[in-house]
Formats: sequence, C-alpha cells, structure tokens
Amino acid sequence: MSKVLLLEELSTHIGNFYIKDINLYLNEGEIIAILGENGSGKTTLLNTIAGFLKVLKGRIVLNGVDITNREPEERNIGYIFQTLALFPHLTVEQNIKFGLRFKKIKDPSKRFYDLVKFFKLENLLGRYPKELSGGERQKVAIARALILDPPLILFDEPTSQLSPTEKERVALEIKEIIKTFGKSALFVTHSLDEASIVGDRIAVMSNGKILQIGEPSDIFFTPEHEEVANLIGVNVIKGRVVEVVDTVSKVQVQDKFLYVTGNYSIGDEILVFIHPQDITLSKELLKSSARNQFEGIISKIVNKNGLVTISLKIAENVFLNALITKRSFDELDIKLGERIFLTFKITAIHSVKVF
Ligand SMILES: Nc1ncnc2c1ncn2[C@@H]1O[C@H](COP(=O)(O)OP(=O)(O)OP(=O)(O)O)[C@@H](O)[C@H]1O
Repeated sequence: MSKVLLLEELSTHIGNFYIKDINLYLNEGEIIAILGENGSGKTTLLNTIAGFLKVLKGRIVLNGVDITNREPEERNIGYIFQTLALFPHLTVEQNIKFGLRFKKIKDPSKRFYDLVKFFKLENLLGRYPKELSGGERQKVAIARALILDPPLILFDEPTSQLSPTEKERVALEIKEIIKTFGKSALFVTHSLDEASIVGDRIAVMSNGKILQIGEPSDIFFTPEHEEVANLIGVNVIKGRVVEVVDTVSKVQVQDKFLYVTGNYSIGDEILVFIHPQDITLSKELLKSSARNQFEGIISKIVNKNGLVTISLKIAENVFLNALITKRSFDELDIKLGERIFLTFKITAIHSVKVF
C-alpha cells in the first residue's frame, strides 16, 4: 500500500512546548484519528505538517516527496481549521474558489460544480458565511479544501462546536466524504467515541508525543501506557511481580495480590489494565474460578445513560472503576462507604512491563 504521508522523527516547538520524535505513516485512503487531551499537541502537529511551524528535526514526506522545508501553499495539503476560517467578506462561491488563485488544477469549473452538487450548495452560492448554519459552513470549508484536490486533508476538531448528537452524524459524514473522494486524512479529536468512528487507526498523543498507534480495538483492548488507559476509561494499576508459575504471575499491589498471564520475571514492574465492565460486584465472596477477588470500599457512584460507574478503593490510593447496568446496581442495593467484593478473570486482564 502506498504511503501518502510519512513523518520521521519529527520534532518542533511552539513557545516552550515541544513535539518530540513523531514517527507515523498514513496509507493511501486511510484516516488516522489523533486522540489526546487538551494541550497534548494535536493542533501543533497539524500546523507543523501544514507548514505553519518550522521543523527542528526530522522529515515530512508527502507522496514520496520531502516537503519539510516547503512553504504552506506549496504543500498541497487541505486543512479544515477548528474555526473553519471561512473568509467573512467572500460569498460561498468565492470562498470555495479562493485557492484556485494560487494553484492551477485541471478543469476547475467542472470540479467546482461537482462539489457544489455533492454538498448540495446550489442555493447558497451567493450567501456570506454569517448567513449559513454551522453544518453549511462546514461543507463550504471542506469543499474549499477539496477543490484543490489535495491527497491529504487535516481536520482539527471539526465537530467541536456541534451538539453531541450532531457530532456523531457529522463525523460519519466526514469519513464518508474522505472515502468517496479517495483522500487520506488526519482527524484531530479529544473524544474516544469520535476517534473510533472516524479512524481506521487511532494515534494517541500526550505531552507532544505519540504514545500508541493502532486500530481502535487495539487501543481499546490493549492499551500500552497509563495515559492511554486514562484517556479511554480503562483501570490501570501498577504492581511488582513476586512469583511466577508457568505463564501466570503473582503481582503485588501494596498489601494485595493479583494474578496475570504473560512472560514476566520476578521483580518486573508491570501495568495491569482492567476494563470497568469486566469487573463483577457481589456482596458475598464468589466461589469463582476467577483468581482475582478483592474487597473494596465504594467511594463514588456516577449514573450515566442507564449505566452506573462505581469507584472502589481496594488499597491506599488504589481505585478501580466498575461499570454495571442501573438494573444490576438497584438489585445489588449498595451505598457509598459500603464494602463490596469485586472479581475479574485473569483472561480479562491486559498487562505490560514498565521499562
Ligand atoms: N502560540 C503559542 N505560543 C506558546 N505556546 C502555545 C501556543 N499555541 C499553543 N501553545 C501551547 O502548546 C501546547 C499544545 O497546544 P495544542 O494547541 O497543540 O494542543 P491540542 O492538543 O491541540 O489542544 P486542544 O485539544 O485544547 O486544542 C499547549 O500547552 C499550548 O498552551
């Protein structure tokens, strides 16, 4: 598969914030969602690829050509800004055609009318941005990028100003547009839901670094870093291997022990990841083959969408979240401050060694 974009050891800075040694490839036709908390460097990374920031080290290669030191207008990269950045004094038609002043493309009129038809903008061509709805403005911004036929489009949180129900619909629409027009894209978001909907792969960013890249299910089921687990709502606890029998390791977490599978040695420090929905709660100790059972004190209860997240303190400063349905919660009849047993299977745990 040919690679549209290649980032090699890419490093840059804005003020005293640094992007460090980013390595990433984007296949033709692929969308990578860049997921990270506020301030993790997502926009800075897009700005560097677009050419608005100088590169300190490393290379940016677009379709086999090194564009690291090219001016932004010489890169042929589409950029949909968070604010959309339409020109307020230009009509929809003038906005869409704006880039044609700087770049020659084949048959611009046909391209313009094909895009107008695709985005159903026929009746809006004479309007100004302030006379459009948010969704219409977004279509104009995407059409303005697409008219120049860039192989790569960068989206910076394009749904951030929409309502939660609109977000999902628009994210799906953007995915469809990218695939229909045969483009490749980087799509910045801080929502895991959105990243999983749009991204063929997800790159998780934290503090100027890409921590992990993988298909959405890889990120979700096999996180490799504490920050990734925190971002996707997976429990993570740190412990030390104190005993190994075949592939089962006994891990000490303060005065508690749990069992994980994996190739570990005594003394290894490991991170243990447990999905909240894999934890079973019970008032009695279960006679279960699952080897991980703890007693916990209920420290927080949060209701959301018919599901209840229950935070349980299992040791000093060690908390695990369990996720159960509201119905199960009512049946359990539990309250803040009470003690409860939590159980999870060895097979439900993912773990990695800390280096
Ligand atoms: N012009 C600037 N001068 C100095 N520091 C800046 C500038 N722009 C951004 N930063 C800093 O760089 C860091 C990364 O910002 P960036 O906008 O890339 O994050 P982000 O992941 O896109 O965040 P968000 O999700 O909030 O948009 C932040 O700490 C920010 O304060």
